[in-house]
This record gives sequence, structure tokens and C-alpha cells, in this order.
Amino acid sequence: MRTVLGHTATDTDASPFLPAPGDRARLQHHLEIAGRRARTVRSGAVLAAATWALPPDVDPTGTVVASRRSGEPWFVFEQPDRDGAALTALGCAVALEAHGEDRFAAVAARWRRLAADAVCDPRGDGPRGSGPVAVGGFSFAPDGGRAPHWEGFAPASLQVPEVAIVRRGGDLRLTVTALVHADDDVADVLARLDARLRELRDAPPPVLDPSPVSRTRVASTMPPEHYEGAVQRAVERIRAGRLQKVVLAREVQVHTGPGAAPHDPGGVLGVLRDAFPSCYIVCAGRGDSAFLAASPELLIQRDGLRAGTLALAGSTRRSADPAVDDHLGEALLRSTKDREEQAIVTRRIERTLAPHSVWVTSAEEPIVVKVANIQHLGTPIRAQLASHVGVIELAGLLHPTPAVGGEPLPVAAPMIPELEGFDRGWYAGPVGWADTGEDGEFCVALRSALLTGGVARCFAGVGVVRDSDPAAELAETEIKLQALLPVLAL
Ligand SMILES: C=C(O[C@@H]1C=C(C(=O)O)C=C[C@H]1O)C(=O)O
Repeated sequence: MRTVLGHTATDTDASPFLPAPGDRARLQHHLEIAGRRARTVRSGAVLAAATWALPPDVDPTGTVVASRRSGEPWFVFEQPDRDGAALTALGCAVALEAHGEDRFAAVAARWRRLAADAVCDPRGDGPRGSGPVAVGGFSFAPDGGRAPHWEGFAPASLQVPEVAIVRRGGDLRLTVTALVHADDDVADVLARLDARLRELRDAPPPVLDPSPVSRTRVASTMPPEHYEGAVQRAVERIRAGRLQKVVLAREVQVHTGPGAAPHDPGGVLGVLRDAFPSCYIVCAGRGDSAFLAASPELLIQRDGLRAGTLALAGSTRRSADPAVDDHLGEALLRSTKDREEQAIVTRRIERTLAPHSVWVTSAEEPIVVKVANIQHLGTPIRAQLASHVGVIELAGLLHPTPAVGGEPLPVAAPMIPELEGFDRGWYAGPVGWADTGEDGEFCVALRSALLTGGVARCFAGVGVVRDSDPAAELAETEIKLQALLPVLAL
């Protein structure tokens, strides 16, 4: 016998995820109210949710990896170094999808309506993201992700998960959410949720096979000369005065060997969070595919009227020798090319946030942001919002910053697919979550890969400016690819 959540657990009821009797009664009550409210709303359906505490040793990422049903959507957003901040999710009570230029506003409006009617616990003292949330991401381009391998990753795709777990330090909460229709039998909905909760298992992410039976094969989708040529053409257009900056990326595929098991996103996540604890370790699983990233770049974080972001651009390698490593960082700080590349991003973010803010403040000088395999110039930016602009809309205003797009955007945007020659899908798009108060957080899905069966597509790009050297930019994509390639190409 052991005591869990204030109720006595027996051997047959040992799951740490099941609600205490009081939590279950509250969930049932919320479902009943939602059922009645559903008769009064135009859509005929209302969200109901309940939240309770979990023991501090539950692994939110390990749990969704171990517990997902085949084909079920799943989501991970974890930043280990930030006091173990994590938000992970399973299942889909409601899917919010849109495409085109207005896709952020469209899904934000649908989420706002759902959140306004939702029957849930009051926003309490739990970690950010406790309670019902919408999780997911956006393609880089307004209609991106048309290639067949991006199936399941719509240009805007947020989902209200059935189960969400948040963690901050030792404070963990589980939220279970259902969409209740006017004619639903609450007992059935409760039984379905109970069954879902009983299936949850806490386990560490699986360990990757260190010596797979056959070798993986790595292949650039386009030859490296194609990339150097693209950079050269971009430099010519910049020197001709047509634009200041454009970010160009490459796709590299990792194929598992004959007879080998498919790529294992859970195992990859386990390695990434150990190797990149300061980064956003994210994953959106859709159908048989998983899009994952270890990204150093915050796009937007909103907490009430406070908003924060990071202008990240300009890169150099790291060294195992601390003196050389610092020397490389200082050289980056002095590099006129990288400083200008970075300032373009900072200026645009400030300009974008200003009309919606009482004040916007950024550091005078960029700092060096060190990630395991690379260092960047970064300027943290904070703003006090003047009005209630939700996190999804803020993401839409900012995306794509010139850290992943270009300046001016109307010139750079059509050049990107033209010169790159592949579909970015969700690469370099925003991935994250929003709560019912429209607070939340989105990172930019960099150092990312799309895993489908035995094929992993990895992406890396660099900012091209007038002084860019094609060979050096190709080398920089290689450094960036070193986040994921060694994990996928064992
Ligand atoms: C585009 C990527 O990274 C971006 C480009 C950078 C640069 O050009 O120096 C640095 C950080 C990111 O904003 C990528 O990792 O794919």
C-alpha cells in the first residue's frame, strides 16, 4: 500500500495518474455542466477539464512516449535547464486547423471561443500551462507542407489534447480534457477518460540501439553544390540592393539500413534532452510521423501583459578547449557581418512588437548564446503589452523573423522555396502551446527533423547577407546538422 494524491492506492489502483475521489467528482461535475452548456452554444459542444497534482518523480516526456496509442497525436515541449519546465500531451479532443496568411488569427479565434465556454478549474497556482491547452505548430510558409511526407502537419495545426502534463521543478499537474456534446452521456465520457488515464505509464524514454544491425545512409536531398549556388545567387541579389538578408536551408535525409527498426522518436528525444538541456526539446507526433527539434530559439512567450522573445542570429562553432571556445565567442561578438545579421532580427522584432506594447526593451549589446555544438549572437527582448494580444496572434505577428526568413520579407519569402528547392513544412515554424488565458510559449522549430518510418529529414539553414561566403555557409549548415545527425545516423 502507498498513499497517492491523498487517497489510498492498492495494488490494482497503483497508477499515479488516476484522480483522487474528490478530483474525479470535480471532473464529473465539469462534464455535467459542459453537457448542459453545450445545448446553449452554436457549435453544440463545450470543453470540460479537470486538473490534479502528480507525484514529483513522474517523467512527463517519458509518460507520453510510453503511453501513446498507435497513430495517436502526441506532443512534447520541454526545456530541462529551466527548472525542468515541460508540457507534454496525448490525444486530441479538438483539432484546430487553418492555412494561408491568416492561419494564426483563424486558429487563435477558434481557440478563444472554445476557451471562453470551457468548464474547468479556475486558473490556480500550478505551473504555467496547467489546465486545458492547445498544442501544436505552424508551417514556415502560409501554405507550407504540401509535400506528401508532411501529411498530418497542416499549415496551422493546434490540438486540444485529452491528457496534458505540465512540470515546473517538482510541481506536476495532469489535466484531462473532453469535448462534450449536447447529446453525450456524461457517464460514457467519464468512462472513456478513465480508460485513457488507466493506460498511462511512467517510464524513461527508450534507449537508442547503440549498434544497429545495419548502417544508416545519409544523403543530401540536393547536392552541396546546389546549396552553394543558391547562397551565391542570394548574395548577388543582396548586392544588387533587392534585399538585406535571406535565410537559406538544406534538407539532409537519414535512411535506416535494410532490416533495421524505423527511427524511434522517443529514443531520440531522450538523447536530445540530455545533450541540449538549455534548448527547447519539442516533438509533435502525427500519425506515423514525428517532427522533433532541439531548438535554442524562443519565438514568443506571453504571461499576462508581459511578453518575451530572443533575436538569435550569427553563429560560430564551439571548441572543447575553453580558451578557444571563448575566443570564438568574442570573435563572433566583434564580427561586423554577424552583428549586422543579428541587428536585422532585433530591429524587426522591436518594430513588430512596438504597436502592441507600452514599451519594448532589448539589451544594447547582444550576448553569446552557447549551445552544445554551436554558439550564436542573441538579444533578449521584453515587452509590456498594451492590449490583450494572445500568444498565438503574437506568434503570427512575429513569424517569420529574419532569423529564419529574411528582410524585407516580401522580397525574401518567394526566394526561399525558389532557391532552396524543397518544402520546409514545419521546419523553422512556431511550435508550442497556449492556455485558456492565451498565455503560452512558442519556439522556432530549428535543429529539427521529420521522422517517418525509416526516413528522417533533417533541416539546417543560415542567414545570407552581402558578405556571405557560400562555402562557409555550407559549413555552418553542417555544424547545425550536428545537433541531430549523430543521434539519427548511429
Ligand atoms: C536557420 C537556422 O538558424 C538560424 C540562423 C542563424 C544564423 O544564420 O547564424 C542562427 C540561429 C538561427 O536563428 C537553423 O538552425 O536552421
